[in-house]
Amino acid sequence: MNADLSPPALYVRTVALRSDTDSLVRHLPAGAPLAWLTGEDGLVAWGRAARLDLPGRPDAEDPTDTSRFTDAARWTEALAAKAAVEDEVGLPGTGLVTFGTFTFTPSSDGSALVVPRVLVGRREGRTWLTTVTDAPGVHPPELMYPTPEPRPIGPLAWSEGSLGREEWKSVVADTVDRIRTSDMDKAVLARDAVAEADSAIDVRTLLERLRRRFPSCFTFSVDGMVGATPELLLRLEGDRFTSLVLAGTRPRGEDPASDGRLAEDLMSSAKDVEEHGLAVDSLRTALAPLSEELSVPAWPHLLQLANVQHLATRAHARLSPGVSALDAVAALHPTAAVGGTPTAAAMRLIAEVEGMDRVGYAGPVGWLDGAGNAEWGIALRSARVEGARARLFAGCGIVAGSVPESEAAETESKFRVMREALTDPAG
Ligand SMILES: C=C(O[C@H]1C=CC=C(C(=O)O)[C@@H]1O)C(=O)O
Repeated sequence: MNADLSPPALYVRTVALRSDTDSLVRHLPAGAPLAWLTGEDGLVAWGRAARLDLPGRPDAEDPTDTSRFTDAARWTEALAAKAAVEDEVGLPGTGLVTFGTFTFTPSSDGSALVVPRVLVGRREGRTWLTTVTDAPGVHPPELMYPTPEPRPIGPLAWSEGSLGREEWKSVVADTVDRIRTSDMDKAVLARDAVAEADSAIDVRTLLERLRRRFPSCFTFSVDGMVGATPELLLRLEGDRFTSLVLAGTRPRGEDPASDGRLAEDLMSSAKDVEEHGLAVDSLRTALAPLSEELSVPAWPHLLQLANVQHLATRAHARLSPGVSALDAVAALHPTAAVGGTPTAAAMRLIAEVEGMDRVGYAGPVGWLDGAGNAEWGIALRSARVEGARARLFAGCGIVAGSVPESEAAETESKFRVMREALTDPAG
């Protein structure tokens, strides 16, 4: 059934705040925070002025169906058309801001858009406050919510996810065989793991740990999806489009020499360069009809994070007139960094063999504003947090040359992002 696509009329006001260097997370009350953070900058928000839930379509025949994105685009356009906005700052992320999380497949429930009541943003030394109300000239009560210290997570009980390690490795081995004997080139297979705490997990604690440990990543929290992704599906500022494509991974070394050897091995690995190339090709093919001046470097560069290193390609373009951020999200998702090549065949294989619902994992997560600026990441290095439970996800690109044991080890390096964020420091 189609969601109700008629949004409310909102009054939005953005004012400049005196800048400080405190973590933005300090502004968040407990509860269900919204966040998009890179280092010291970003957006934190709370309360709900409007919300759109986009139910899954279990009968969707086409695994690349984009109706959840087109429904979301119609809703955000109607929302912006109805909103009365006073914005004295005028930067990307000021005025009317909507956060969103989209499921990996069209059949899953869990895609949602949320317009917060209160937002605090910071960009390059400028800080602002946005409030959203149903009537002019009033403050939302959420502005005065208390902001107690983030709570530790406490002891955790860990359990395996839908498939055990050995079962998952045999699924990888079967997939390698299928790739070798079919015209499929790549499929990205993921696993899950579950952590149970004694009491509700304070998402602010996770956000603060993630943003400190991964300052170059996008630390996010939207409607239960929490993580720190290095992969930028798109940034749109005016008509300027940027994307950071990642695929091809090694762990970080124990010391500089072994780290350097792992980096060299990655940069010269035919298997990883092929896996990366397929992800870049999927972006290029999807973006070409929507853009002008598309520029994609011929060779990937190395991106080093605290837990892993990746092959990375930064693409730039100018989006054609009339193409919105959500149009681009719809066209780009799923790239071959999270789906595979050819896309539809890989999506069918994933649904058949993974044995789990990815929900928002590997789906687009991010925000857009009323002026058309946006940042959307791919929800990797993430978990779905519900009360005291966190379900962690990690995946890897499987190609003809993949070795199941190495792929299982790679998922463990990727799980570390959320495992460490959930683990309180000793003592
Ligand atoms: C699917 C994931 O990573 C993707 C992004 C970067 C590198 C990847 C890889 O080397 O397999 C994956 O394509 C994940 O982190 O769960």
